[in-house]
Amino acid sequence: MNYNFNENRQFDIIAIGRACIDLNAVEFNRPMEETMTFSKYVGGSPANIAIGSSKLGLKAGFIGKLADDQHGRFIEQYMSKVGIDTSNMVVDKEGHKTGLAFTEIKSPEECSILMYRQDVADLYLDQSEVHEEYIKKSKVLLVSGTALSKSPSREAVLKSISLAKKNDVKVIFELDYRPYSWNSSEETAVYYSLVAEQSDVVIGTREEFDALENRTTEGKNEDTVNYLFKHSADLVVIKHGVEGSYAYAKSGEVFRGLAYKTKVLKTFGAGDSYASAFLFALIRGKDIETALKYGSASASIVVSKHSSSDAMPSVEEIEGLIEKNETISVG
Ligand SMILES: Nc1ncnc2c1ncn2[C@@H]1O[C@H](COP(=O)(O)OP(=O)(O)O)[C@@H](O)[C@H]1O
Ligand SMILES: O=C(O)C[C@@H](O)[C@H](O)C(=O)COP(=O)(O)O
Repeated sequence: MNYNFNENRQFDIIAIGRACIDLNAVEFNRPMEETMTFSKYVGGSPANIAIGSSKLGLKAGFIGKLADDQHGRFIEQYMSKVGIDTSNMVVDKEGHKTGLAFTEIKSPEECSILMYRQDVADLYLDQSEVHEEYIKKSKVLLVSGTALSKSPSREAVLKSISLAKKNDVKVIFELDYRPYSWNSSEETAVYYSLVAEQSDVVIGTREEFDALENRTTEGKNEDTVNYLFKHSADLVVIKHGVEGSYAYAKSGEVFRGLAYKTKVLKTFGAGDSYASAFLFALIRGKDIETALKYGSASASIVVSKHSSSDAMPSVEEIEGLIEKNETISVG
């Protein structure tokens, strides 16, 4: 089954939200207390997705706010270098700083992220900095959940969604739930359900959908999709880590994507690489089942490498892995 987009657009995908810095432990397999060196990469879920899509050959743009400093300029230069249109990335003039994510790789299974996100520039994106003329040039608007956690970024994202809907741009909501960004789980559920109900495609892990539904116990995928299909969504992707992922179409079809065997270095970066390759395949006209394979293969490559953004694979690497067909059967 294929998914249709408005073909007549300059951009395949425009992402909105944070573009930040990842500082990944160079000495891995040890706690961060003992880590002395970190490598710098561009990070932030929507930036990673835009980078992954652009490296695969999609025409990507980005709407966001950068700090007026060395980090902000590094991010803009890197994104531009990988082919992303940065014309709608505005520079903060009020002294807000770039968000930082220090990553700890204690073991391939035990990874964590220590985020510095107090008063970060990306959450100061203002609704006046979101332009209809730009959004209407794209097939897809990719919205990241964390950008809804604080005003004025929240209103900027809500405006981008209504402009997308007005101009027949598909709204794709990547839940990207980071609990510490929010005041409470109740607040998260309010904004997540508001946006999920307006989105065409919703992508997240089972735990992230539980946050959307404000559940403390694990929900059932069938209940989640039944609820979303009462609104705008016609495709819902629910990820289950190494057990793979499911795509539910409103027509009633269900597709499963299995994870591919790999030598895991760290677990983060899986979700963003998955989203970028899944969307690449879908936009390039592959069927949903094949798009799940692209997402899973891309994730399996990125978890074997050191970064989330710079490690985003090429089409050839992804297709090579799919060809080998070494899937993981758990669950
Ligand atoms: N250890 C792993 N080995 C291979 N692939 C993995 C592994 N963990 C996750 N993946 C792939 O990445 C996808 C997304 O991972 P998941 O952990 O569910 O999302 P997130 O990174 O957003 O939390 C999975 O559906 C799977 O295909
Ligand atoms: O999203 C962030 O701000 C941090 C990311 O850049 C980081 O690389 C990461 O955590 C990605 O993890 P994922 O959500 O599992 O793809």
